[in-house]
Amino acid sequence: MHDSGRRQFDLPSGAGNPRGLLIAAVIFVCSVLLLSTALHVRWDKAQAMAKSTEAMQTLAAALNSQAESTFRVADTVLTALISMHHSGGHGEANIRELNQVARAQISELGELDGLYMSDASGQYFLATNGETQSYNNADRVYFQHHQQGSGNELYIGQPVKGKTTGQWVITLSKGIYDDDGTFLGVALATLSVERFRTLYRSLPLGEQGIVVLAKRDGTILARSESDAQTYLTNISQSPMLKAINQGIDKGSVTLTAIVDGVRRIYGFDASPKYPVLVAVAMPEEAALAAWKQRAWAMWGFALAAVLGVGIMGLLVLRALGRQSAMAVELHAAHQSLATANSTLKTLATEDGLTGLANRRHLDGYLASVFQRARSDGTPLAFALVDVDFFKGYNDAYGHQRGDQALIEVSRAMRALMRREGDLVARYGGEEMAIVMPQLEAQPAVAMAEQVRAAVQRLGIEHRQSAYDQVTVSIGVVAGIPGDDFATVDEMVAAADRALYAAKGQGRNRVVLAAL
Ligand SMILES: Nc1nc2c(ncn2[C@@H]2O[C@H](COP(=O)(O)OP(=O)(O)OP(=O)(O)O)[C@@H](O)[C@H]2O)c(=O)[nH]1
Repeated sequence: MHDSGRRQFDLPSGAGNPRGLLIAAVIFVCSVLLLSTALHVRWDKAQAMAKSTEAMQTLAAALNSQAESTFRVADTVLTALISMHHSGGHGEANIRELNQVARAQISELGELDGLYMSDASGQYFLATNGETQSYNNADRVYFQHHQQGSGNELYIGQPVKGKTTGQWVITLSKGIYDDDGTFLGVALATLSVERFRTLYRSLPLGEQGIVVLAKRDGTILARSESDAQTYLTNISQSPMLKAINQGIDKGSVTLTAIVDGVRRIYGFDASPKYPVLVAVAMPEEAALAAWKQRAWAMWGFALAAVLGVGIMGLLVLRALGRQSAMAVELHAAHQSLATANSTLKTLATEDGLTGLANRRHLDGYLASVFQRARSDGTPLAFALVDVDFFKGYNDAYGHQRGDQALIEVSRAMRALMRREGDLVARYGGEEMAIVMPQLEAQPAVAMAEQVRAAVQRLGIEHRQSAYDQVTVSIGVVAGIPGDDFATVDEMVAAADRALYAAKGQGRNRVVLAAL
């Protein structure tokens, strides 16, 4: 009972402070949760960025290939027209045929907006849109480019507002030269900027997405978001153009635009055949929108888990606290029970007035020493001590003084008991008993005599006594249990008879029982 109580009480502070361990474990689990979430969210962001970057690059490559094939068509048609002009000459019939072929090409090839040919003065002699006589393109940059001698190369010029259509067009031109290289004019194909814009705007890049078709020198040819100003803008200073001009034909870069302050992921791809490139960009925010949602969900989950672990930790802490309080209470209860037990034990074995062993204890003790002495064959002595004329004492001095006298007599008796095993008990009323194991008659009588003398020495006044003071009469019995007396009762009766004899002989004396 005592042990288990002790174990329970030790539990909260035992095993290296479980509260501290629990708090450390909760902090550890929460930290791991938060850290792993942070790492996962970071990794997920990097993945999202990588995916978008790859998508931008792929899209740029596809759009570049689309632009390149359009330019190739124009290149081929212009080469064919120049060849026809070269072989058929500038006669009226050939010019008419050239016009017919050109118109047929335009209606067949959706990519081209118009086809034109002008002579060395810039005067049109072929135009699929409008009247040839009305226009002259000698003022155009591309005209002057070919006039200065450009060989067979296709020249991609700056977008211009078409003289025949009034629409913004990309000009693709080739110079017309005779066999000795004399400049004869220019063959021109125009591409509708709007056609590119429509395609670029159809791509799912969001409101702030950008697609740009530009020349390597930074001239913008077409742009998803465009106004007239766009075509006068030059992007040669952009990091992309710089990279391309350093020989990096494709790649990606994340930039914050100076114009609108939007951070975008750019993918770019430069054509190996023509001096053009396509750049595609989407705002970083759009690229990371899905990731952001996932990140919120992940953080939400992590925080909920942290909260859950925290609450569980608190509950366990409270339970531990309760257990600890219960253990303390249990311990206190156990202590008071132990105290009560020992008090009870004392009460059960002690006489309340004199503090001597009580009758109950005497009976048990006597039975056990009697038994042991009988089996060991050792002697046992027993004495009955009775206060003389005690009734008279009570009558003369009152019951309380009588009690006091009993207490003093008891104290004097107990003071004489120095042998281990000797027991002084209150036999009943004013009668006491002494158990003296392993003592023979003579020393037992001597001990009884010491008791009698000690009581007398107390000198307690007793006017009703023949001795004028409190005295005791003692009946002593001693012998081998089993041999000299068969039972405890026999032994006690012998002592009682001796006491009776002592009384009869005048009191204040010791009488040894005859066996
Ligand atoms: N004050 C007090 N008196 C007690 C106690 N126990 C017994 N007595 C009294 O002790 C007295 C015993 O009286 P008796 O048995 O007549 O014997 P006695 O007067 O001592 O006479 P003898 O034994 O013949 O000398 C009674 O008056 C009891 O009331 C006690 O605990 N306190």
